[in-house]
Amino acid sequence: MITVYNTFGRRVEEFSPYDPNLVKMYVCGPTVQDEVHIGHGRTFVAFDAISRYLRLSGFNVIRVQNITDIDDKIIKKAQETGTSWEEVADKYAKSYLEMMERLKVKIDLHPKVTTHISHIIDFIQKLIDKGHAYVSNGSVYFDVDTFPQYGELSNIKREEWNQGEEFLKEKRHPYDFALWKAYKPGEPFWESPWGKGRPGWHIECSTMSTRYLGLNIDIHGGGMDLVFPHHENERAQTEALTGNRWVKYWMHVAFLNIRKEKMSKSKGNIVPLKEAVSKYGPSALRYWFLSSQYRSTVEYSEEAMEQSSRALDRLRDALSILRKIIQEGPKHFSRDEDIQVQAELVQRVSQFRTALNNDFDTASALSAIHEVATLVFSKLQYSEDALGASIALDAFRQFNEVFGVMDEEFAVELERLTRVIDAVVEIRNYLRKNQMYDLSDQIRQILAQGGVKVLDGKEKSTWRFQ
Ligand SMILES: Nc1ncnc2c1ncn2[C@@H]1O[C@H](COP(=O)(O)OP(=O)(O)OP(=O)(O)O)[C@@H](O)[C@H]1O
Ligand SMILES: [Zn+2]
Repeated sequence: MITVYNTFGRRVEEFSPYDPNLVKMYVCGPTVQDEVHIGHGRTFVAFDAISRYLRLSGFNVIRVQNITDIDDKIIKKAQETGTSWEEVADKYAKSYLEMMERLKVKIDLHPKVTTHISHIIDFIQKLIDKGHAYVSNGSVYFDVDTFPQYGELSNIKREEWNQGEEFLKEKRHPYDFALWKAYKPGEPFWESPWGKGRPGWHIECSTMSTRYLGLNIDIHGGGMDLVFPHHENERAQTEALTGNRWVKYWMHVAFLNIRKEKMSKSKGNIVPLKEAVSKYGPSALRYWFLSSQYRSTVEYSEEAMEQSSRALDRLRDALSILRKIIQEGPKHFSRDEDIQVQAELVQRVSQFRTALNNDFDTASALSAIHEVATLVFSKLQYSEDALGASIALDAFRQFNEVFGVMDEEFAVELERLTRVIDAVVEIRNYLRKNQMYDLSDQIRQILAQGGVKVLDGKEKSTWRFQ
């Protein structure tokens, strides 16, 4: 059973998606006014590991993550640098996508705000029609008092929050927030039923997530800073419109700090992902991100990064010992001491899974894998027990499925394995051609036991992993 800490209600719950086979995930993506930094990297990689673990546990996962390509910060950056807002957004969106690719973060869809304006307008209009929003001076505001559940997610009372002094006169209550912002000279705009303007920030996520993932999503996530006001407002907009519960699990990643402060573009204390990836490599960086549980704050330092690189090397060394043992094949039957090590290894694998089942605790999962490595160095290396080595190798394979830090190592192994299976299937083709069906059947059965399915064609046979 997988358990998840739900920000909504602030408790650990059993994970059970709306559809038992499919997990729908929406993560708030970056505002592209500057280079993405390792703080973003931490949040996006954390959700990547969560998706990977859910896949390993048998779920299908689809992840949507928006790109905020129009916003006050982007307009400001364009004004400061004498370029257009489109150029600013385009440049940093490209760089962000490149980084997600380098970091092997799998995101199925990356919708941008500016290509969804008409859907956003539609969403706002429906809120107005239902009496949850009002037009004032060319802007549209959400009427917070029409959604009594407001504040339930963040535990913040509406009276404590004034969302923007600037527009106080236009709003019915200080805590109402903008869905549509009236045009100001020099700013980009789109036509709307309320005049020229542009969307507010929160409405984009409600619109794009419902458009692509439907009216219910299982996981909605982002950094801790998004709980209020962003997610509180998103929830109000969406549930006011649909009248139903929207998100099942609200998940928030703690900050990546630098010198004890949140790393942030606006604070000017960022380490760009680009720089970190080229300095340490994507694997060491992912390793470091995942070496803490996603809900604990992490402090960036070069030493911590170097330590992560060394720890990853330790796992690589263990893997290469395992490969050698397996390649050389079984040398002897399992002895008592081998059986004991095998049992210990199996226990570590189960600790690894238990840790991840427990609110995706990658830190404890990592400890379990290092204990596997310790057994490789202290026992398997000398005993050369091929069965023990296979159990350990499987532990590393599961580890890599979630952490994604040893793809290169496993790619080499897969290539070798593929060549061997190709050769066996080729020999079987020869046997079938010569009507030696007993033998060819036997080979098919043996391959099936090893997880390889042979597909017999008229002329020749092919194969695939089961
Ligand atoms: N230092 C950080 N640690 C963890 N997550 C972060 C950090 N900074 C931003 N995020 C997360 O990255 C996602 C994209 O954020 P966005 O670009 O809107 O960030 P932001 O908070 O405005 O960034 P910045 O403060 O750098 O301008 C959000 O989910 C946000 O919570
Ligand atoms: Zn959002």
